[in-house]
Amino acid sequence: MTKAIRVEGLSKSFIVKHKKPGLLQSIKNLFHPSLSEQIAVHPLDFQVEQGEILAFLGPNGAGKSTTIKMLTGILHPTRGSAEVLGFNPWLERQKLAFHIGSVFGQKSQLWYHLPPFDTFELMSRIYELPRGDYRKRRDQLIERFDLGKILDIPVRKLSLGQRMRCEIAATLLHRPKIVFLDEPTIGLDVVVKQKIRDLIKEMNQEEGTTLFITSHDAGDIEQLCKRAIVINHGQIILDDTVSNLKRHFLKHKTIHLKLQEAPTHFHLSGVVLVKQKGTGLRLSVDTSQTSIEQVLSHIIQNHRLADVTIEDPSMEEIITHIYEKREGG
Ligand SMILES: Nc1ncnc2c1ncn2[C@@H]1O[C@H](COP(=O)(O)OP(=O)(O)OP(=O)(O)O)[C@@H](O)[C@H]1O
Repeated sequence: MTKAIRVEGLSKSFIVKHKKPGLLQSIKNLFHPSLSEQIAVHPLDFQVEQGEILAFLGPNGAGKSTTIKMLTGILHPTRGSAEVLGFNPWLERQKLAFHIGSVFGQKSQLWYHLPPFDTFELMSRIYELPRGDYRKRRDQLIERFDLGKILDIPVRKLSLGQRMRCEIAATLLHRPKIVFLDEPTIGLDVVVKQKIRDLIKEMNQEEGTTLFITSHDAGDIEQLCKRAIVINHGQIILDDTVSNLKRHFLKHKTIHLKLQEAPTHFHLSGVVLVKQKGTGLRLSVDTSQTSIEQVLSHIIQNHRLADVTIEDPSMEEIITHIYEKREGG
């Protein structure tokens, strides 16, 4: 079976112009520009199976977008090769476009002043979909994504969650075999996030769509993906199953508590009291020892709770732990 994505030695450098401040420097720069090479992506090697859901992770500036741009044919690499569904993305970009889709949480592909219905019509023309097939697919997606009541409202008037449902539906109109999702749940509240994750999961299970997901949200990764590639400074530092990632690097969660009275002491195994200021407490929980549920029920039984928030480790913390574990063998 052909791989969905095959990447060998793929790298990208940018030539960056530097300019010192001042008019004289601007004129000098015009004739003798000061240039340097910036390596955004070092040679990468990886493969993605058809139907796989891959988390492609890394902190800001790690090289995720640059890699996606090369895989979708927007950027030519400096070196190396890639095959996406058997196509060379940058040499066969147009052909590839008929088989892939992309969703950017921070950038809409819907026409801002038009209702989603009109964008769907335009997309059907762009992808040259036969009218009968298009109508059938459109109606199926309208039902699945529950878009009936928002189809004729201009996109600018939709909530972020409504817009994301339309974005994903629009991407699926031409039945892409691979979908690149860049921060699909960014800015959404907990309930809408869950809805979007469920829809993404269904898209994979029912249509076998290969998904390439970047996200800073550990919940997206835990709930959606089986495998994760972590990159930092343009290099792969981890390629492993999400269950291993969870076991080794996502096991610490932070709980912020506001109690009604300041506690005199706090003790629970697997939980470290990181900071206490009056009635406010910050706890670090090792979820391999104690579940969040156990911690919360202990708190409710022994204290009067005013407020609680639970935080996943940041991408930066995960990266630090990966390096620490590597150095420790
Ligand atoms: N057009 C460009 N010209 C010069 N440098 C660039 C260009 N695009 C990206 N870079 C640099 O390449 C590196 C990788 O950037 P990239 O946008 O791929 O990171 P990212 O992992 O997607 O980050 P983020 O999570 O912030 O989107 C960064 O140092 C960035 O400054």
